[in-house]
Amino acid sequence: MTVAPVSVAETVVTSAPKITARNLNFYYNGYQALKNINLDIAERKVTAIIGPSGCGKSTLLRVFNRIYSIYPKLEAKGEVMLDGENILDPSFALNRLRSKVGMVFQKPVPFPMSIYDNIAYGIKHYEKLPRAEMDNRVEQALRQAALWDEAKDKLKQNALGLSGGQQQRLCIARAIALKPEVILFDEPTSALDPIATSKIEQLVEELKSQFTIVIVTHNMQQASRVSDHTAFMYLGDLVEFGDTTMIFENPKQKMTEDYITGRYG
Ligand SMILES: Nc1ncnc2c1ncn2[C@@H]1O[C@H](COP(=O)(O)OP(=O)(O)OP(=O)(O)O)[C@@H](O)[C@H]1O
Repeated sequence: MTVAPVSVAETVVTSAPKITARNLNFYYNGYQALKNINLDIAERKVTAIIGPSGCGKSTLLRVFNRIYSIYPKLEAKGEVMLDGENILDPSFALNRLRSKVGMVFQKPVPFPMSIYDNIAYGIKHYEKLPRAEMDNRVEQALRQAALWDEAKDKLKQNALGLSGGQQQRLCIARAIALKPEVILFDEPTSALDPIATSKIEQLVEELKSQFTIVIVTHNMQQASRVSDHTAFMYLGDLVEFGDTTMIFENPKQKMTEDYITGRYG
């Protein structure tokens, strides 16, 4: 099936975008997983990426912090501008990119160390802070991730003792502690129960006042609840992109409508 790619003119971002993908193509050892993607990610908004399994959602998300770059046969072509700089350019140092663009994965993966050290570890990689300041940063990050009240009396305990939902909030705290500008969430609630999921969704809502957020999700209700803009992908193409309300209530493409109404995918 051929899909007419979405034109940039159709996109909805009116203020200066935080991230701009232009003519972005991605290849896994020659297999093209992203096809000429043009997309603007608005600053301090939540953008959801939806679409059936294998359509390229995670690949797109991962390009935004160049996770692929450790594998020699993976290649991105085109441009991904972050505040006007092309992050695909090898001269954009990975360390710098990762400090600006944090990532939260599907499965919470705390380091096998204390709750406190899980957060301090990342900070130490970038900054040398006196103890009191470090304590402060750890507390701030845990508060922002809505975990402080549950964790404050057991900061020295192993993070693996936390529940799944708490572990995911710890991973969010770990990302926040580095003071990124963008946070990427790759199906952050797919391993969580409904209560833990709703806490993460509430958190995403709160975090967007400070961070630009991109979230990949299979959960249509979640996309419609948490995002301002939604991108629908199919087989590596960006089929439709727009305000979340428009995508869910009045999509322009039949394929988008079929997907969100559960007719396929
Ligand atoms: N490491 C890899 N090597 C080769 N092909 C890959 C690799 N990772 C993904 N792909 C292929 O690239 C395409 C896009 O995969 P991707 O994981 O981005 O899709 P997705 O929409 O996130 O899927 P899902 O919803 O199932 O997680 C798929 O055809 C997949 O098989």
